[in-house]
Formats: sequence, structure tokens, C-alpha cells
Amino acid sequence: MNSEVRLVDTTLRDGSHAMAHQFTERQVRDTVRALDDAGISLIEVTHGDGLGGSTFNYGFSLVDERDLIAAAVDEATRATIAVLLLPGLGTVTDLRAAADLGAGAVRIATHCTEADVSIQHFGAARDLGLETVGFLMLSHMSTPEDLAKQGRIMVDAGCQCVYVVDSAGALILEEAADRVAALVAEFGDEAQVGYHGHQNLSFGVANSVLAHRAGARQIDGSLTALGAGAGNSPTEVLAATFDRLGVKTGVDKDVLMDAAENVVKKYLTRLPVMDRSSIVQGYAGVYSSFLLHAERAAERYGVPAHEILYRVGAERYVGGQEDMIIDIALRLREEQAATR
Ligand SMILES: C[C@H](O)CC(=O)C(=O)O
Ligand SMILES: [Mn+2]
Repeated sequence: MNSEVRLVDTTLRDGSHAMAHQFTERQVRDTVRALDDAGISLIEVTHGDGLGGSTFNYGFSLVDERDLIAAAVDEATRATIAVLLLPGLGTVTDLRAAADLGAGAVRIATHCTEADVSIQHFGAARDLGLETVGFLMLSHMSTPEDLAKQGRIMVDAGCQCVYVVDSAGALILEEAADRVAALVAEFGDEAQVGYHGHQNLSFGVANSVLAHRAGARQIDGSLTALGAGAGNSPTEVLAATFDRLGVKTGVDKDVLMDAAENVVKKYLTRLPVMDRSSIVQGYAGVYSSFLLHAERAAERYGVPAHEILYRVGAERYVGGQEDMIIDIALRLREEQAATR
């Protein structure tokens, strides 16, 4: 087992879902400064759904993400600023703009069976000299073997680290470790493997430890768990846990705990929790960022959010199908009316 791991922070990207994409420049600056002081080497800053995500379907940002990326680059003294890109939503033009603003890394995310849509973007990213990371989202929907084949497509396209992304917080212990191990076996020394967890069933940190033991070299977290659904593995807990296990992270856990308490907790509008809706997301395998969409539809059409999410899981919806959550809410309302 490797005695080191790189902790990557996504408070200012996955946390954007929990903040309904309303981050201010001040909040971004304060958070980047704190993470940078703690020694986090890669900080992700983008709309929750990546470059170009500020739309009617996904939710409009309060501040243009390019201004937030520029502010983050300006504030960081040691850390590299990463952006997220979902091919089809974000474009190569958006990527060039982010690189011009000083972003040094891109994390390119696809559904776990669709890595081929990322090939062009990895090529462009390498041409721009960016560090490259691939995200295989909703990894629970694929077997370890199939996931490894998809990861291979990303690596051959120029990806330097492929993540098992547990977008639904659905993976439990060896389900996460087996997926990481399959990617590690496929890549050997050609590329690293990473793990991105969500807390819907509370396994984010435990899965991260097992992912590291299975060979993952990069692990994601968010301060105070700020992220979609019940949030991400808390960065400050990951730092303390790996420290206790004798695994070097190069970060200062106490500075991170201070950042969680005195920076993020001071501005967050919603502390992610394992409530009925987010537990259903983990149980039924639902994309974590659907939570606020389901809650809004529930409010508007008078049906329970967790019932919507159970249906979304049964229909196996994937990222990009946010508008179809409304169809489900309407159907549930009709069914309710028919039984009255
Ligand atoms: C766009 C998604 O929020 C990416 C991610 O963090 C996940 O799938 O989980
Ligand atoms: Mn996520």
C-alpha cells in the first residue's frame, strides 16, 4: 500500500450544488485562501455541473464562473485551480477560456458508460498543457470490469488520473474498492486512479480509505461535506483519518478544521445532511445533484421529494435528465389525484 495520498478539494464545485450555484467572489476567495494555507494542492472551482453549467436546466450561477475561477487563481499561492467539464455542456472553447484565466487542471466527467465523448476534450486539455483527470460518474451503474474498459478509453485519450465517482453515494465498502482495484490493474503505471464519494449512505470516508488501500492516489473531499445530496466526504475528516492511519497527505488537518468551522460554516446556506431524500438517493442509486431539483418539483407539484427520487432511481436517470424529474412529479400528482 502506498503511504501517501493526494487530497483534492471540491467545496467550490460540488459544493455549488448545495449552494444552488450562489457562491460569491468573497466566499470563493476566503475558501481558496484557507485551503491553500492548509496545503491542499488541487482546488476545484466551477459551476456544480461544470463549465457552461449556468443554464435554465441546471440552475443559473449568481456570479459568472469565469470571474470565480479568476478570483481563485488570484488567491492561490501554491495550489493549482481545477475546473470541471462535462462534454456537451462545456466546450473546448470554455476550456481554453479557463486555461487563459490560469486554471491548471481539468476534470472531464462523463456517464460511466460514455467515456468516448471525452476523447476530444482530453486531447485539447493536453495541448493546453493542463493536468488531466477523468470522472466516470454514477460508477455504481457499471461493473468493475466495464468501468476499467471505460477508464482505458480516457487514459488512451490523454487522461492522467481516472476517478471512480460515486455520484449517488450508493457504493458500499468493497463495491467501491473493487472498482478502484479494477482500474488500478488496468492502468498499471500508465495513469493514477482517484475516488470521489458522497455521504448519502454515510460511506464517503470509509470508502475513501478502502479506495486508497486498493491503490487510489487521489481522493476528493469538501469542507463540511458541502456538496450534492448528503454532501461529499468531508475534507477535514479525510485529513484527520489518513493522519491517524499514518498515510501522508501533506495537508494540515487543523487548518482544514478551522476552515470548515470559520470559513465555510459561516456562509453555507444548507448543511448537507443524511435526511430521507438523500438516503433514498444512496439506496436507489440517484445522482446526488438531483436533490434540489426533486425538492423544487416536490414543492411545486405537491408530491413527496423522496417518492420522486425513488422513481428516478427505478428509471435509472443520469446527469442531464434534470428536466425529466418534473415529468415524474407530474405523474405522481396524477396518480395521487386518481386515488382520491
Ligand atoms: C456533475 C457532477 O456533480 C459531478 C460529480 O461530482 C458527481 O457525479 O458526483
Ligand atoms: Mn459529486
